Amino acid sequence: MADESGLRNRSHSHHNCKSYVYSEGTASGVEEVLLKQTCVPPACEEKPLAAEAARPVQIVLTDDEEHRFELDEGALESVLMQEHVRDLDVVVVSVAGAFRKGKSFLLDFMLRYVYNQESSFWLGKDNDPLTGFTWRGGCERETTGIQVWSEVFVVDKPDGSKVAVLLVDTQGAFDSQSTIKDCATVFALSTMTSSVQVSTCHNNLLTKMELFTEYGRLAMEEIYKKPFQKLMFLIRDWSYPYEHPYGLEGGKRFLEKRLQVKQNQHEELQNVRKHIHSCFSNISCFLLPHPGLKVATNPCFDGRLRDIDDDFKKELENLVPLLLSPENLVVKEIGGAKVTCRDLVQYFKAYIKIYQGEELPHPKSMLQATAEANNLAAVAGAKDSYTRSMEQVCGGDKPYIAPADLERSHEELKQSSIRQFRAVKKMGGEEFCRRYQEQLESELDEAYASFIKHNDSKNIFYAARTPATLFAVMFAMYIISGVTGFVGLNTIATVCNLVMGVALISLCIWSYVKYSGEFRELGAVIDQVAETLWEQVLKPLSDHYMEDNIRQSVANSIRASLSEQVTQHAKLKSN
Ligand SMILES: Nc1nc2c(ncn2[C@@H]2O[C@H](COP(=O)(O)OP(=O)(O)OP(=O)(O)O)[C@@H](O)[C@H]2O)c(=O)[nH]1
Ligand SMILES: [Mg+2]
Repeated sequence: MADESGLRNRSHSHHNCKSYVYSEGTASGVEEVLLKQTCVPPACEEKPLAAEAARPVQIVLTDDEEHRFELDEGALESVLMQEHVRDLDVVVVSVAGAFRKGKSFLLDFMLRYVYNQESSFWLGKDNDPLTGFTWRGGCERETTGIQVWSEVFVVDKPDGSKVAVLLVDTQGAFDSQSTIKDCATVFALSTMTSSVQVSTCHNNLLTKMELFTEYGRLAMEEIYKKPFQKLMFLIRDWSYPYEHPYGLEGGKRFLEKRLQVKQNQHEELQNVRKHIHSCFSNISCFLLPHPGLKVATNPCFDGRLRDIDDDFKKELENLVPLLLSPENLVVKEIGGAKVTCRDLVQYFKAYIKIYQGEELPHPKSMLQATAEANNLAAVAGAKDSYTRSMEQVCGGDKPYIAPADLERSHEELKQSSIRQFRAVKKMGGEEFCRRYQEQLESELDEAYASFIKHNDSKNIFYAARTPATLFAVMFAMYIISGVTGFVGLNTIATVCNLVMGVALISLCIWSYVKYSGEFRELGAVIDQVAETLWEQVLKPLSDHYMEDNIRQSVANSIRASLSEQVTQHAKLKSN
């Protein structure tokens, strides 16, 4: 599939070839053929297997007319809830910034690094086209909404822990179709959900940042920990290496200058400068040279290294490990607690909600949403451990268990699940947290109810209730119709026969449904009627009969003892 996306990239280049001046006047027919040939690269055989199946997955969709964003929960879960990663702490590396600035292009080099990390030539071969997240030349935007790479990479950190690495590509800002709010929304979503945010920009570093510094300030009041982790400003096409050299060192000096607070600056920007350091644990800046004219202007350029300037490649080799080498990976933290892939799903859901309104949300509501997602994630985690343990007790492949034992397991596991929930560090305060604890409890009870049902269905006597009821009805009707027919009450006898017929037909249908699995609704109706009959008529009747029996036997014994006393009394008297 990576090949497929590769093809897509290539086809873009084709498209460019045709629409560009080359094909019209300047290039002759032969040249055009040649150009085309160079556009179609030889198939790359040495791709790692994993790369074959992986592809970009759209998780946030945009609607250009209505300027709305929507989360594709299914797609997000298909990536983050994969069995081998969902409980790992997640590192989210996201690239955001102005459109057409090579964000997807950069991410594709990151992919190369992750896939070929062991090799010292991870940058690839000179003639391999660059594939992965779709990128292309031209002036129209390419990436919309938010995309993630379908493969979540499991990396061993030097300290022995395993983390999951998610790569995120975002829609560029300032394109012609989207509003300022659209751009800010994508940027905000990316900032809130990532642990490593690469912000590609030219010179105006600090636009859009005030939203986060204010959020950060509010969050700090509550948790005393920096709300965001790593922010890297990536300055493209840096053309003043004589002032500040390329790379991290030059970037650092450039950034220091930019973040100086001066009296004549606008107050908002002053605030951003003052607070930005307290929001991110690590802020850096990297100056990247221009990749060369072939990259920028040749419509047939498909990402081959041989077309890229050496300076650029050299800096790229420094840049990517700064973000992705195992020792530099930064796990996503929210409210001071590490976030797993499973939690991240909850955060996405919570954040997308607040960004769906007409206006950009206030930092306060961002904080509120974070606290909410924080608690929801804890609920989801706790509930998951409950369900998993209950599956061990009474899952699909386990035999029927006595209801009392099931209840005991439920009580135990419920308590440990609540303990787990309470142990997670959460934002929003005690009162807020209690609300979610209640939600957890009711969700656990709901799950328990369905476990009971499941367990009951394994009991063959329970399953026999419907046919037993129907048989009982038929038997009763048979007797009544016999008796009433005998005494001459023919109408009643006919009605009883009719009911008996209906019960018989129901029994046949029920058996067929159970056997074939078709018309299950009909089967459910019959079960329902039988259940009602059982609960309302047969059970009370039998209880009543039992009670009657008991009462009678008690009365009998009393009567017996009385009569004994009377006879003894009479005997005594006669003596
Ligand atoms: N000038 C310049 N161009 C670059 C750089 N890196 C990549 N490009 C080129 O920029 C063009 C756009 O690349 P993309 O990766 O599609 O850009 P993007 O930022 O993802 O664009 P959108 O998805 O539309 O926001 C491609 O033709 C790249 O070759 C760079 O550092 N400087
Ligand atoms: Mg892009």
